[in-house]
Amino acid sequence: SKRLGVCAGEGSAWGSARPLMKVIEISGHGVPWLLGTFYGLCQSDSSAAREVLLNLLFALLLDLVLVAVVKGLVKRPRPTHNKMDMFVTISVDKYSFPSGHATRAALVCRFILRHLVLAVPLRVLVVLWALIVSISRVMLGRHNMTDVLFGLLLGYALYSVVEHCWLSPLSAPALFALWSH
Ligand SMILES: CC(C)=CCC/C(C)=C/COP(=O)(O)O
Repeated sequence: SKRLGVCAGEGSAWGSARPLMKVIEISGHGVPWLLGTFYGLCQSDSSAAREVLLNLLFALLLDLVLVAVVKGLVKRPRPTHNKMDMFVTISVDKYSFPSGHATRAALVCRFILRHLVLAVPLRVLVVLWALIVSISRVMLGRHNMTDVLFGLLLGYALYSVVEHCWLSPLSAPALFALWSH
């Protein structure tokens, strides 16, 4: 993984691509996803959209908690060549296993493909985005390959849990009453 960390610093082989990699990093960060979903939830006036967004919010929160628990249990340090200059982190983010960006990318990718009606080119773009976010974790030197691979698997599996526990006005009426205008 150290050899693949080609954007780990400005002086690295692909150091000039580091700013772009950091933009990609933010596109998979929890804060914009949580704020964007919450904003969409407050703005939406269709009950179908509210149901999807509420479940996306639930999925994102579940993902944050699960990744924090696994990071806290495994306590694998980040690669030594990583520069800890990430946008908004919490205490367990000093640990590396699994990659939270990779779990979120896989989870959000499956969620979007299942719940948004998109043309094929856009569906391909969503998958590419998830792959690029994941690969960029190793290129930035944030993670080892195994952190990212396990993260992708965890995010993929977590989506199935979210689908299984799907929140609806019937299963969680109080939650939906909060958001009905
Ligand atoms: C503070 C919030 C809401 C989210 C933290 C997002 C974050 C920094 C995750 C770490 O990702 P990696 O494990 O891929 O580095």
